Amino acid sequence: MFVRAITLRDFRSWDRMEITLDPGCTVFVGPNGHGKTNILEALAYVSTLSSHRVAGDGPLVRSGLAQATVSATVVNAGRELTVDVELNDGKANRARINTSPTRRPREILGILQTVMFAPEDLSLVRGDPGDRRRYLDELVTTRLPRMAAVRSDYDRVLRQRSALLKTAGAALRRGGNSAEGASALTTLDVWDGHLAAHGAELLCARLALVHVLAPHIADSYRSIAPESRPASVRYRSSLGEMLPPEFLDPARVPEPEDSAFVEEQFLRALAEARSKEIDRGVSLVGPHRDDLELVLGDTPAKGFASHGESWSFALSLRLGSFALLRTDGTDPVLMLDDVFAELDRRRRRALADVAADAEQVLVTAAVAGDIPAELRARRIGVLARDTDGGRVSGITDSPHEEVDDDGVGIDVGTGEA
Ligand SMILES: Nc1ncnc2c1ncn2[C@@H]1O[C@H](COP(=O)(O)OP(=O)(O)OP(=O)(O)O)[C@@H](O)[C@H]1O
Repeated sequence: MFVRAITLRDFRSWDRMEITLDPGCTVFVGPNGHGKTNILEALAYVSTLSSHRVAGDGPLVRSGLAQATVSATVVNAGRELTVDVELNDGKANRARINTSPTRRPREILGILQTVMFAPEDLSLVRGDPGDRRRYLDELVTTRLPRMAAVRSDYDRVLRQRSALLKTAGAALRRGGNSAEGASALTTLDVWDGHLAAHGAELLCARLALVHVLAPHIADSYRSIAPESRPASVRYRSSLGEMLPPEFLDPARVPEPEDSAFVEEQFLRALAEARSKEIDRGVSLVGPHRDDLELVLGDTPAKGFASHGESWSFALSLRLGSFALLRTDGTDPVLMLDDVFAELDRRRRRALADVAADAEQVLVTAAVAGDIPAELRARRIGVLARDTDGGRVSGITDSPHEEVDDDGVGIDVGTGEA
């Protein structure tokens, strides 16, 4: 698939922007902080309804304004769809597909599939489990858009159950056998049932993903860092011993009846954890406490991998996603945000090989010289200017001017290389 056109209104540093894009490689070139990443972030938002840089939508709306819009026209196997997303500060966001309003923004998920590799991805290896859970869940949702509803139901039940754990704890501390305490426990039973039902579905979707994704990650790592120890991934579940170890083995083929079994085990784990959960007032068991373990040889990557190995692993996670989505039948749009400067020659080449073969690649760079020669296709210059309303990004006319590390302008030629 490829993005044929993108329009931004009041998104981050862009007030109005409209460009058409082609399949193949497009490089956005411009000085640091002038708005290149904001373009990729806008497309990633249409793809995942979230940003890779911030948790909430607030910072995505141009400072001082209440609404931003992003429109993308996506061509997939000859079929064209235009998606509009309206981000509203303090109000619900809205979306349209070919100008028809959707009931919920999440109905647009799956229309634009993207895989973005960005400097922030180092946190996939070095950061908290939450970063890796998000990596898995976004890929689960890209492949199975209906899982967005399961994720949202799970999060809602989790919030309500965690609030209930706090009130139940307080009621039980006031009088262990009181009617109030008994009622809190009965209500908790009901929420346990909901948590286990949605949680089992989410957990099984993640396990099924890891089963098909793990070989692609291992292959990608091998091609990027053939001299290094082999990379592998393994899911770690907070259900602990309730799940037989082979269940978490990436090689195990998932079965249709897994979900019912996991739900049963989930309920048992919740029963076992209940007094601890009430004491602490938090939900201790479920997919929100799980992790994707990244392993090099026999050693966990987190805390042990070198800087170069960590970059290779992060890149393999993204290239693994790209390869998997491709086997599903569609090339996702590959977005590479300012990453070539971070990579050594071999990793640059491995990434360039994948990118050169992708249907559409969108790249950002402060210095065009950082982009491998085979990817230097169309260049679009990005330059911000200071206005009374603050800094505003704009597309520059060709020939594009590039600013090197010392702030010196260098002519980098016209649009087509
Ligand atoms: N909500 C917002 N409103 C207005 N401007 C914003 C907003 N959010 C970010 N910006 C501005 O956007 C600019 C950063 O844009 P972006 O991250 O796209 O830069 P970049 O060109 O990719 O830089 P680099 O090469 O350093 O990655 C900054 O000037 C920042 O102040």
